Amino acid sequence: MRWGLATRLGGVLALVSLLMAGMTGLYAYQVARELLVQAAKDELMTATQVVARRVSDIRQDASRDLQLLAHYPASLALLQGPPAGQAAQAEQLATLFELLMSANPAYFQMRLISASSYGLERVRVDRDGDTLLRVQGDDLQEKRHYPYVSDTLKLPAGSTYLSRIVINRERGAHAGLGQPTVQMASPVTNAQGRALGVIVVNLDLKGAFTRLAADLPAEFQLFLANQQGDFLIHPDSSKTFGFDAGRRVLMQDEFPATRALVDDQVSQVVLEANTGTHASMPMVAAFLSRKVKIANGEGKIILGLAQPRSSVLNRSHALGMTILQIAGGLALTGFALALLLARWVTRPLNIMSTAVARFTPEQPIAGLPVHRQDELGQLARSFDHMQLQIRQQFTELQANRVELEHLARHDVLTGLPNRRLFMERLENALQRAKRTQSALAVMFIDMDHFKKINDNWGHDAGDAALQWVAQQLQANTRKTDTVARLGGDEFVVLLESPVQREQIDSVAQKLLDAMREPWFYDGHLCSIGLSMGISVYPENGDTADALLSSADSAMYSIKSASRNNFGFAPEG
Ligand SMILES: Nc1nc2c(ncn2[C@@H]2O[C@H](COP(=O)(O)OP(=O)(O)OP(=O)(O)O)[C@@H](O)[C@H]2O)c(=O)[nH]1
Repeated sequence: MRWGLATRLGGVLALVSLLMAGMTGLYAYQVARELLVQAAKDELMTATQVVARRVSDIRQDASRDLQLLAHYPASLALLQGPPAGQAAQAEQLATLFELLMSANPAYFQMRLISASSYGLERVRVDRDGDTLLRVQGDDLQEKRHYPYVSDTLKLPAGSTYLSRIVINRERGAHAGLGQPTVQMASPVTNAQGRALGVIVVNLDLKGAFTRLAADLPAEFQLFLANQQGDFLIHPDSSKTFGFDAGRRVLMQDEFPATRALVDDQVSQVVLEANTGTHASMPMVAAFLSRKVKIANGEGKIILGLAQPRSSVLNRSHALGMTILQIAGGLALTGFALALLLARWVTRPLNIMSTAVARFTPEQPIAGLPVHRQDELGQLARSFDHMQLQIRQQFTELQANRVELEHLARHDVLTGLPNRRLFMERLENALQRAKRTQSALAVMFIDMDHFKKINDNWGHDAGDAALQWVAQQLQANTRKTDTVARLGGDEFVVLLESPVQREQIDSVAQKLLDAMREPWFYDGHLCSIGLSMGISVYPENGDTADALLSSADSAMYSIKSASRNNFGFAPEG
């Protein structure tokens, strides 16, 4: 297979464009993926901040409700007097509890607990499944020993107690039993500022976070940890409240980057988890810590949202396909452009190549792009110039060849055919004569006393005499006859188809007569005589050499006998 310049150039350019488009596409794809992951981290952090704000809102709402209830007249009335005869106030407060719990699904339980009677629950409403349950009579329990009661009673009016996040293990807690919860409480004080009891709200932590998570995209996972990093909420519930079961399941073990949060070095962190349990499914996550005032000091919760990296990068697949299509399109465009460019470059080259291949001196190269102003135009002009020179030289060579050919067959001095051409013509004439059974005659002519002319008037006079004799011989023979100079002062005449010997005589005589015409050289009259020997085919031989030799012999016979005369070779 022959790879043309266009194919190779097109191939190289297409490869380069494919490589460049591919590399650009790959780079864009990788950058896009990194941007997507970064955007996901930012989005997760924003969502985590929103969740943290909503958690804070829930706490503040509960705090407001507690203040409202602590100042509700029925609350104080219930705590000041004996239980008997307070059914109406209890009913009022319970109804209020129920209204608030209906409005706020995060409330597990609401209670009014007396400071006296070992912290006896005076009014209590529990959430039990989908219903609200009023707990009364003997089911009311003494709670004085719980910190949310004892500690709250020590607080000034208007304060709110916030417990640590714990698993609710209080007996008969209905829906809240065994669930992570936070107790919030406010003291109910009399006019003297003495706390007579507390209003307590148990917050359903898991439910609250489940509702918060419901507003987030499905692939988001929610994490909550305490200030030590113990998981309180985790998609895998077996990892929560490990300390409650005598083991620690720590956030910083699963997400090492969150150690900085536990150690209070930073307040928020975004991370990628791809080791340990996340080795098979790497995650992108955002965590933040929030300080909260809790009983006995300050605490901290750590909130986090995570999503699988694959779900983030899913979006990049479509982008990848688009980039692939763009890269493919660019590569194809590059290929097409490369082919066009290659054709644009090689077309004039092909035109020139074809034109040059067809070049002959007779047919000049046409269609060369000589008007182009680029390198190809320069090349075309060089070709054009070259062909001009070649044609000139060829014409000269041709002329030289014609001249050489003429010289090879003609006598330079007289312009007559030389011995070589004469012999060729004699051979041809013989063949024709043999075919047509016709006759021919060869006249061998030698000038008489030619040497004297040279000797008397010089070599130029001899040359002029030779030329004059040649003219006279030609002038007195037919065009079809051949007059040649064999050399020196020897001439031959070939007479084709002489019908009879008389006709040959007549020509011979005519030639002798022609020599009698006066010829002057340098003002001197010179007389020239000829001795002629004549051979005839077929009588004197059937070859050129034989006929010439016979004629030569006949000429010598004449020369020795008489000169300025002619005679026929004897028939042999
Ligand atoms: N000027 C001139 N002389 C030539 C040329 N070729 C031969 N010759 C001379 O021609 C002469 C030929 O002499 P010959 O034919 O032997 O003698 P001739 O004087 O003709 O005597 P005969 O033939 O016996 O009559 C010589 O002197 C040659 O030098 C030529 O081309 N030019």
